[in-house]
Amino acid sequence: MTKILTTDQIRTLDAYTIQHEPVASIDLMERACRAFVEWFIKRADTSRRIGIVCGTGNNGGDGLGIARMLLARHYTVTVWVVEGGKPTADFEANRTRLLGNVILQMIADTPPSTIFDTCDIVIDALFGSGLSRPLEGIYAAVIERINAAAAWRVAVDVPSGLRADAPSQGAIVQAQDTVSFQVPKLAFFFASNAPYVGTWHIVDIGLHKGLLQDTETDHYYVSNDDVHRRWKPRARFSHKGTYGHALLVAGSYGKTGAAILAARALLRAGVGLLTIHTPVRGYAILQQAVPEAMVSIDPFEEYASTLPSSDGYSVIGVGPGLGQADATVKMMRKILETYRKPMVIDADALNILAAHRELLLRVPAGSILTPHPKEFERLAGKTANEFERLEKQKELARQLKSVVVVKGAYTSITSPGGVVYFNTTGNPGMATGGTGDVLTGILTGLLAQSYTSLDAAILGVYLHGLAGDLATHDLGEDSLVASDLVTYLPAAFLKVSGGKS
Ligand SMILES: NC(=O)C1=CN([C@@H]2O[C@H](COP(=O)(O)OP(=O)(O)OC[C@H]3O[C@@H](n4cnc5c(N)ncnc54)[C@H](OP(=O)(O)O)[C@@H]3O)[C@@H](O)[C@H]2O)[C@@H](O)CC1
Ligand SMILES: Nc1ncnc2c1ncn2[C@@H]1O[C@H](COP(=O)(O)OP(=O)(O)O)[C@@H](O)[C@H]1O
Ligand SMILES: [K+]
Repeated sequence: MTKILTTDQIRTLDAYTIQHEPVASIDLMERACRAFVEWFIKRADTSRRIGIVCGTGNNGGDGLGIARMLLARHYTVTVWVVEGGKPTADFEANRTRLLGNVILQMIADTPPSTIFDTCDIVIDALFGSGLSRPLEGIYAAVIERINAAAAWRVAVDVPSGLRADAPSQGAIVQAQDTVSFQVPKLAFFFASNAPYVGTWHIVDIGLHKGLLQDTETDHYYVSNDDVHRRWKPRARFSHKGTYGHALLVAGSYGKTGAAILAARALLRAGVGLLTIHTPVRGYAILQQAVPEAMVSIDPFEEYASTLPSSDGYSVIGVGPGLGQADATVKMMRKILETYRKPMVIDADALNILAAHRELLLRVPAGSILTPHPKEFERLAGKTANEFERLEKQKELARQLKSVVVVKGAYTSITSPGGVVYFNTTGNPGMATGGTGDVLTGILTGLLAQSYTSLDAAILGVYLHGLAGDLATHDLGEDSLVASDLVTYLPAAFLKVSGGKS
């Protein structure tokens, strides 16, 4: 698992590295600059005219060091320094090292609108993790110019003005790329910050490995290695009983497609046996569309009302295309009163819980809830920003002793212990109807196979996004449909298992 650390934790790591490696502070800054430059020169050749905008803190010190290294590699570089703050020692040291190489352009007043017209690339080294209040005045004026520039905007460590672990206000640089040191910052994972962060990249600056390992955090992001470790190969003498019997309660008149998508994904996720409970109208369609599944037929024509018995199923997946008819609410109540094994709860099943809050507390421990942000808001209430939403998500997971998955570009998975795992696979091609139903199927399928609910969520969400990425590679984002995720799920399993699936 890769850690996401707070600014304070990074500062501690920084100081510890300086003391225990030991390494001089200016040499650590030199490493950070070199890591940035190595990233940068792979993406920009020496014909590009570069502007570097520096503050007078250590982020500005990085900017000066980067300028020296790029000049040594024969790039054309203009360096601006915004006057105001008290320069740090390492900023001063890098200013001295730069003497004779380039004349620093000082900015003391609102710059002309043409200031960056001669730049193909603007490197933002105004403020980094030391930001202590919203940017205003001269800083806001410079940022306005940076954001208006036609140049490629690259931020050093964090876009200036963005707070790494709290909501931001004031002027903020809109970077297209952010090259961040050592670990990603929490703010990078929130949709509202995407216009500032652009695409983020992590470069290793060699902070103390031992302390990095020992530093505790509630926030991680998931890599291929993490899911590979969680994936379980099938045993030689296993049989269908080994892989569980899932009950999928999904579909209503006009929404049988949701049940089909979830059922197909469930089967491709490796479940042993699948029964789909569906109203009469769905019966013939499901038998044809998903021949591998058994169908339990509700007495009602158009929506589900009565579950015969939930005994004998290892897991229930409920919600896709379910509707919220009164009879369906009654059925949900019955399920929650009698069934004590983990469930996967999605879509209308979540909306029913939100509208009948007494049911929420009956969710069996170890379940997985998969709201999108709107469904989450219905469940947990409005929040002012995504930091607050994340706290509510942790609270809900703790309260229900279940895993809460809030879906989006970086889907967040919260354990009952309050640990958050951000998923990194997936793409905007998946922003289309039915992809959530596929996720419900995958998670139900994994839970049936006795993965823990946390492992099922981490592995399932990753596989779902990876199937989307593999599909997009062949089909493009625009044309991706939810069924493609099912088609590419086998390839995603092969990739995660290292070809062993
Ligand atoms: N381990 C690592 O990751 C390494 C990190 N390194 C680099 O160091 C960067 C952090 O540097 P930093 O701590 O000097 O902070 P930085 O952001 O440059 O500026 C702070 C100055 O700005 C001021 N100030 C703040 N807000 C303000 C406002 N709104 N308006 C006006 N002023 C404001 C603040 O003043 P104060 O709050 O004290 O009043 C202070 O003077 C980090 O992002 C990375 O680039 C590498 O070099 C080495 C290894
Ligand atoms: N921009 C994106 N990047 C990555 N994944 C995305 C993006 N947009 C949507 N997704 C994924 O697609 C799925 C959409 O689910 P949901 O909103 O429930 O759709 P539906 O209800 O139509 O099935 C989620 O798993 C979400 O993480
Ligand atoms: K910056």
